[in-house]
Amino acid sequence: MTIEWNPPAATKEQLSHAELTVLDLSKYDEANGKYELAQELKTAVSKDGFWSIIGHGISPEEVSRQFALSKHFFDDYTVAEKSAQTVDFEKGDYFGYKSAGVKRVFGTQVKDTTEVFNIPKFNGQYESYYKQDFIKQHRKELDDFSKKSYEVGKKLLTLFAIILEIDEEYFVNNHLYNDRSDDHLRYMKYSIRSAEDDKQVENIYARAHTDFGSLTLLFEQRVEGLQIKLSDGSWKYVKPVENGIVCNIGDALTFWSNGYFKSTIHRVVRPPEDQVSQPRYGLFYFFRPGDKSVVQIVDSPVLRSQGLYKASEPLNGTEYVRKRVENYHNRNDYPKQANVKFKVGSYEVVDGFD
Ligand SMILES: O=C(O)CCC(=O)C(=O)O
Ligand SMILES: [Fe+2]
Repeated sequence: MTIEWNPPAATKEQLSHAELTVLDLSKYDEANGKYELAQELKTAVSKDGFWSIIGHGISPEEVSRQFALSKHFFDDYTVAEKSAQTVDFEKGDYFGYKSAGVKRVFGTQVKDTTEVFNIPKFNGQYESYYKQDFIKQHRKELDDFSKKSYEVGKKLLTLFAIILEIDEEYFVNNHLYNDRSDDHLRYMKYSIRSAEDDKQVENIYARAHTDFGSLTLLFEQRVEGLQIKLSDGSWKYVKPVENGIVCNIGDALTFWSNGYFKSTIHRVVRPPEDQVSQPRYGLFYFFRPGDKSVVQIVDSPVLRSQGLYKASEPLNGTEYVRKRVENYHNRNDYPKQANVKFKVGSYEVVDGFD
């Protein structure tokens, strides 16, 4: 069987895009490089919550190969094979496969179209999760790509600490590859849905949300549809950057920084007409605080000068993440809701946005 990837062609539609910072991460190891990068990243993390990186060291071939593997997994295996390990949202467990059509959207009869495959870290602690034959067949490549993605994010975690003028390793130490956490490499597929069905759910492919964890890496997505909500309330498309990775902050980093780092609201809408008749495959790496992570407002001179520092109750990373996943997914639908709040320890989580 050939495992191939033909990258989708760019849309010709004129979309209204957000103006996001593009960081060249190849500067990181130069003298002063990481301090310059931290300076460049500062506005992006405190305002947009999204930015892009190039020069990250993962080759276009490696990324294309992962898209090929993702397509191979979703399209060449049966649902039974893919379901050898499924996500268990009731326990807040996020690893494994979720099939399409298991949830209704916005109280309509229209079903969700997303297949998701969340692959845990290859640090020797998740052997029981690698049940799919696909993982057994391609383990070495998955392991390499997971670790390379982690190394890219690790640099960003260091930059966040530099921005806050705290111990440079602070966030890295809260996200070690060898520690247990719900970090995962994710393959995703949004299948084609009819225009009539899309209309019933207001053209929403993924409802407005903030990410649960600390940091998300979204590998180059040529099928547009991802939008972020700016502070003036407008929605703007996120432009794919050639060989780039779009990055965004998740809620946990917002808690650590008491709002200084923004977990920006985003959603996915029906792609432009010249891209809508193909499935939309996605490739991501999600960082999440884990068993040894202590989520607590960090004592930073920057936060103090902004009046954002206060003593806060420590929260265990895994405990927070599990509760969040359970709250979001453990139901039969993705409801339309705005400003629904729930509490984990002393942190208030807002779930559901317009
Ligand atoms: O598919 C995308 O472009 C974004 C997906 C997303 O926001 C998520 O899975 O958290
Ligand atoms: Fe997201």
